[in-house]
This record gives sequence, structure tokens and C-alpha cells, in this order.
Amino acid sequence: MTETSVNFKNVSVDFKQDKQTIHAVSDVSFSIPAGQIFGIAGYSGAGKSTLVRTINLLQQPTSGEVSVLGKQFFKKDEHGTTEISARELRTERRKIGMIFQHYNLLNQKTVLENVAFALKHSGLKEKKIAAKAQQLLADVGLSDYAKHYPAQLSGGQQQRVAIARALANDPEILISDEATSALDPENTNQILDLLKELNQKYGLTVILITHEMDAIKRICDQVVIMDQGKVVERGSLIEVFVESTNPVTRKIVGNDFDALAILQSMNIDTQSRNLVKLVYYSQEISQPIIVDLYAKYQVSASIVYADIEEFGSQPVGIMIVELNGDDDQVRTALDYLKQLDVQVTELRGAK
Ligand SMILES: Nc1ncnc2c1ncn2[C@@H]1O[C@H](COP(=O)(O)OP(=O)(O)OP(=O)(O)O)[C@@H](O)[C@H]1O
Repeated sequence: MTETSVNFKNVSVDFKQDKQTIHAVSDVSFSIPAGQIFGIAGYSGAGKSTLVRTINLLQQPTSGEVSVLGKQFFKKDEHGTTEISARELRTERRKIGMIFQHYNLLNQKTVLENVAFALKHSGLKEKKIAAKAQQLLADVGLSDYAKHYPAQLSGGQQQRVAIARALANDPEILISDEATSALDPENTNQILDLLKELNQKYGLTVILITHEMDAIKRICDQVVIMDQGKVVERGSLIEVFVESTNPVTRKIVGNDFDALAILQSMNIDTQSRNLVKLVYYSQEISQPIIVDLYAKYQVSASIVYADIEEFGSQPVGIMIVELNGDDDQVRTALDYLKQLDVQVTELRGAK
């Protein structure tokens, strides 16, 4: 397996509309490592769908280069255009499954037939097709629903059928374009957990396009934030959700770790009080911090704000504390916290 599943290099997509040019995607470059769950997040209209449609050339870039699983699919620059042949593209597209917000199931066919339909051109005999479709249904937890019709299933179950169908040709990449956007929170989480399970079981690369930050936080390894056709930021969940100071990113991912925004919403003045933001990566650490600071350094820390968020299975805590004590002791206490792998940000005078 190649290490990079998708590589975008200087990809731009323009649409001409009423004599105007819409720059849906502008000079985007990044790569998606194989075997990861990779999020592409941003507001509606940011260019996410247009960008991922260039992966299987459902959308041709206006310029730039797209390579998938080590093979160059498309390149257009000042020297001209090179493109994979239609025949090769047909073969390569089998390695890329897609699911969408709308399940697009065939209503007159049973669940099993819907999945089997995707294997029509696989070269397998009918019996083998039925067996494989049944196995795929088992993979998505729908073994008992083979003979049901789509209308008899819930939205979450229908999306499972769509996932089974998308996996029919054993793809290496699964693109999920807002696949949970029409589902309630419980079904959303179940589908996300299923994607994670498939990622782990089969090493499937999952590209998760969504405007729902909770979805990204639940299962992604890395995330790209897009805004107005451009990549604003790329990194691990912690880098993007916890550490980023980029204002566009913060607006999109929320202010859960932005101490100044939190304090402002609580009407707390940062100028006159010795406030410190502490970020830590283990749940057990928060209580001892406060106790230790007093016991070791006679620095009292009163908690102004505290919260814990989960990123996948990684809890990340934030505390804003007001420190009181001798100046030198406060300094030593802060050094001690840094040694404990607690990120310390002093907020006095910060804007
Ligand atoms: N075929 C098209 N013709 C003209 N404009 C288009 C076309 N497809 C997309 N656009 C425009 O390109 C921009 C990016 O759209 P895109 O659908 O990629 O965004 P998105 O981030 O996926 O948002 P959404 O989740 O709402 O689809 C938008 O301004 C959109 O109106």
C-alpha cells in the first residue's frame, strides 16, 4: 500500500457563472496519509465537496495536480494537461468508495440486491455476489435486514446499506461527504463509529467531509480546515482544536480552548487578575494540580473555569485559574506545572 492515499498539489477549481468566476477551490496543496481518518471541515460553500470531487475526477481541476494511491490522475499547468485514460480511471475509481448525505438506494430492490448491484461488473458469479453482499451487510451490522426494502429502514440503517454498497469493490479509500448530516445525534455517532471500525479492520482510508465539528472530534486523526476555497489550517485534532490561534480556525472549531473568549463571555477582566490557562491531557491531573500548588508552594489557585473535551479517546482538559501567592513562588509553581506536561499560558495583560 502506498503511504499517501491522495495528494493535492496547487489544485484550483473555478466555475463560470453569469460572466462571473467563482473560485470554489484556490491553490490547495496537502496530502492524505493512507490508513487515516482525515477530516475536511469548513462552512457550507467552503469548497470541500468540489475539492473531493477532484479525487475521482468527477470534477476536473482548472489547474493543479491530483494523485491517488501513488498514481497521477490529473495535472494541468502552463505546459499543458495530462490525464489518466478513461479506461484506467474506471479501474482506479473502484478503489474509491463514496457515501453522501442522501443514500441514493434503489427503492424497488431489497437491501441485499442494493449491495449486490454494485458487484454487477465485478466478474463474480451470482452466488459469489450474493455471498459477498451478505458479508458486507454483516460488516455494517445489517445481517438480518437482507430481505428488507430501503423504505422499511431508518435513516441510519439506510446509510449503512450505502456504506456496504460503497465497500463492495474493496476500495482503499472511502469518501464520506456529509454522510451523517441528515441523521440524529445517536445515528450519527453509530455511523461514525462504524467508519472507525472499518478503518481499523481493513486499513481503509476515510476522508470525512463535514461541517459538524463533533464528528471530526470523534473519529479523525487529522483535519484540514477550509474557508472560501482555501486551506486555512492542517494538523492533528489537538493542534487544530486546542492549540490553534488562527482566527478563522477558531471561528469554525469553536472557542472551547480559547481562554480569552471564554473569559470575555463570563465578563471577567484579565488585566487586574493573575489568571492562567492550564491545558492538560490526562483526566486525573486536574485535582492534584490545585492541591500541589498550595502544598508545595503556598500558591492558592481558584478555579474560574474548567472543562474536559474528548478527542477520539483522548481527554483534554482546560482550566482557567486565578493564582495568589508570593511572586517568586508563583513563578516556581508555574515551572513545576510545565514539568507535569501541563501547558501553561499566562493571561494577565493578554488581549
Ligand atoms: N457546478 C457548480 N457551478 C457553479 N458553482 C458551483 C458549482 N459547484 C459548486 N459551486 C460553488 O463553489 C463553491 C464551493 O462549493 P462546495 O459545494 O464545494 O462547498 P462545500 O464546502 O462542499 O459546501 P456544501 O457542504 O454546502 O456543499 C460555492 O460557492 C458553490 O456555490
